[in-house]
Amino acid sequence: IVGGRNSSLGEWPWQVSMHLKLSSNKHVCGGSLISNQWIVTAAHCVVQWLLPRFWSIYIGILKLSEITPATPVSYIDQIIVHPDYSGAESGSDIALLKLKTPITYNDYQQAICLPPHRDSFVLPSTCWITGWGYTNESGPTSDVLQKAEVPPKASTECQKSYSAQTISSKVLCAGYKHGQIDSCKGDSGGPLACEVDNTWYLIGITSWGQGCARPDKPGVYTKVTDFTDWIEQHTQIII
Ligand SMILES: COC(=O)Nc1ccc2c(c1)CCCCCCC[C@H](NC(=O)/C=C/c1cc(Cl)ccc1-n1cnnn1)c1nc-2c(Cl)[nH]1
Repeated sequence: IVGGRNSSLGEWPWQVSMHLKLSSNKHVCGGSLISNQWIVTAAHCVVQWLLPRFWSIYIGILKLSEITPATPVSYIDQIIVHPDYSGAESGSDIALLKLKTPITYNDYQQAICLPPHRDSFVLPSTCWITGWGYTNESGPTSDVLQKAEVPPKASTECQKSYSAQTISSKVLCAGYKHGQIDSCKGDSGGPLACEVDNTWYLIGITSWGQGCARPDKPGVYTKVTDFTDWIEQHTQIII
């Protein structure tokens, strides 16, 4: 996250850190807990490593440095990549991870709500992005989970900012005209979360952007409301 601030413990209890055994167990992507045994992340995070046993999932942590061999880890039973996924910039950048054993909710690990189905949800004026990704375009990652407030924009706004590309209608953009605050490398798969009537909803999944925090180059997020049917179909989560 560029232009963010340190989060406090338990502030974003749905945020997960996905670690890959192959690359010396380092943080690879974010994800969001949507039930006691399902995580939603970006398809681009998992497509190169589709074997569940490659992954270690950490939930309820604030600092990456607090992860030791003694830290509780969750393992994956199943990885489901959206069938329409063919590259982050083409949309449908969403995947589901089923945990081997359901986690126990506590002050540090809770699920975020899925938004009601597509048309009925009115976009709030401001939402939050979180992650351990780069704090500048050139790095490094952050040890402490970062948070930043960004205004979401409809996909039509996205298309204006990315006129050289065809932007999927199933994405949202979020960011400021002047840039300065944005997601960056290492944040993908994580949440764009919005609070409506004292309830937090997962509105977006961090996907891609042109550079980080550049003026008029907002972050592009998978629009979760367009995938709630698909999520329900695979997870038995009732929205
Ligand atoms: C200490 O551990 C680490 O440093 N880990 C570690 C740290 C970082 C990375 C890895 C490991 C590799 C993940 C590979 C799969 C994922 C590959 C793509 C992924 N993209 C993003 O996370 C976000 C992109 C992004 C998203 C929005 Cl909304 C806006 C602008 C964005 N950016 C544009 N340019 N930069 N960001 C990425 N993530 C990383 C890179 Cl390198 N690229």
